[in-house]
Amino acid sequence: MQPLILASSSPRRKELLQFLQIPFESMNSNVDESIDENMCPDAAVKELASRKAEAIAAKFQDSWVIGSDTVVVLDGEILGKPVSRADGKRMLEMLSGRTHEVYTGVVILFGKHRRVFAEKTEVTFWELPEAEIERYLDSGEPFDKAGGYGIQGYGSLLVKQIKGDYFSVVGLPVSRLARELKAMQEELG
Ligand SMILES: Cc1cn([C@H]2C[C@H](O)[C@@H](COP(=O)(O)OP(=O)(O)OP(=O)(O)O)O2)c(=O)[nH]c1=O
Repeated sequence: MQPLILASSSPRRKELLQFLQIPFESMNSNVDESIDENMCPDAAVKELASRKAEAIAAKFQDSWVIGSDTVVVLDGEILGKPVSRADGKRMLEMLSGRTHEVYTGVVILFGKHRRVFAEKTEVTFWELPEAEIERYLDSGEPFDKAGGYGIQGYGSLLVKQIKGDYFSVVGLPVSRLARELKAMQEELG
């Protein structure tokens, strides 16, 4: 297999991709992540994952490139990463006691060939008293994460239930990715 590049700066995605036991490098794509607010989440994460993968693929033509993007969605509103503590608080208050969706889009590129998919996971939060939200914000964990929480960290205590792929919430649906990558390699012979 030609070299594999993960178009990401996320340490979590890097850790998850290691489960595939294929050597790879990771590179920050530095793309503009702004999107049209009216875009449906499924299309938005696919579009952003494509942008990330394409930025790297333009420089490394003979490599496989994987791009990924994660957003949290509540009542149709896409929540990205909080821009401030107040924004993080607003997001956690919105998510409290409710079920939201986490969408992760993945794009695999090899030359002109492309495979795109998105996973949706439903996550239900406990009712969160203000003191718990403040304590969680104090941990510093919310700020580089979509929706302002990390299910894999202290954020685990906020979550009552999930339906779908846990790893997709963390940022990379590894088991589906392994299957899609294998199918694409088989197609290309
Ligand atoms: C909901 C949730 C999100 N996240 C993370 C996954 C993503 O890394 C991040 C969403 O931002 P993304 O823009 O998808 O990714 P990123 O900026 O971290 O990395 P890159 O664009 O370089 O690939 O939120 C968690 O780690 N845990 C969670 O529970």
